[in-house]
Amino acid sequence: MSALVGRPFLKMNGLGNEIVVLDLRGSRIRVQPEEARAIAQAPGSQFDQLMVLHDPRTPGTDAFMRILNTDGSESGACGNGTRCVAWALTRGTDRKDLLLETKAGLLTCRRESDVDFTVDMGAPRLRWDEIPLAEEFRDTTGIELQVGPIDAPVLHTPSVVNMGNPHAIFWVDDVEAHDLARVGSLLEHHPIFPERANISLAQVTSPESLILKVWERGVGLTRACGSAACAAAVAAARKGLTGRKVRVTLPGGDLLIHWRESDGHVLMTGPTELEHEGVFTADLFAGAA
Ligand SMILES: N[C@@H](CCC[C@H](N)C(=O)O)C(=O)O
Repeated sequence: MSALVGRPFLKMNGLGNEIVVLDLRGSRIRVQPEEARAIAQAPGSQFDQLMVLHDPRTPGTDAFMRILNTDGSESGACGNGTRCVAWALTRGTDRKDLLLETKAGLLTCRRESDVDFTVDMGAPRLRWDEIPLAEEFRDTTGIELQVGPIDAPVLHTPSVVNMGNPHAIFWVDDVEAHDLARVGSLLEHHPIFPERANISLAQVTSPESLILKVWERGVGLTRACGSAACAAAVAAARKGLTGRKVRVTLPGGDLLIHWRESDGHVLMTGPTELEHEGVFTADLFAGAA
């Protein structure tokens, strides 16, 4: 029987990005990919990301977070999920600040209101081998990659950014004019991305605003992706399309992103919502394989 049976969880969302928070601190349980897939499919616990909390690895941090996608794969970053975790860990306390850790590094979180949090997502990594890409590109503000006929590509020359996870951002005039669901998987699995990639379409609407649609690695189309919003804001500023403070509008709502000049860190501010609390039951894992 799965060690997760009887464990409580929180079903939350960050701007419509479906998040389940599972606190395993104080135990030695490690969620297996097939368990994550079973949880993702069960009514009441569907998620885009499962945020699993473990005991801190670094002194002074509040928890170590493992981030699992619906296909059971693991990521180093999830902006919307990190805000949800910050909500869960500060609930019922007067704490404002938290320090969390993922396999990609440390994240500081600050409570702005009952439901709004700012996460310091750290500094973006911009070199081709940090994304990572399968071959060298000196200029990661636009790499050679296209969808459609060679002489009239529909999508082309994406910017690439690593925000603790790999992102490719295609610049378009109108995000609604493209069917991201049709090309998302193809681009996510393109051989140029040895660790796959999160794929975004970005439309610049002013020097302070972007519209974004995201196909998430290991998930598919989602209503929001915090790390993609950070990656797109960084890429837009690098290309001179916007300043360093932008409002990013996703299907689920808006995130405020600030690529801070002083230390190069990216700050993301947005809401969280608790949908319900639940407990994992044995039948949920019956077919897990
Ligand atoms: N929804 C997340 C990003 C999730 C991780 C991604 N699917 C990956 O595999 O890198 C966010 O809000 O950042």
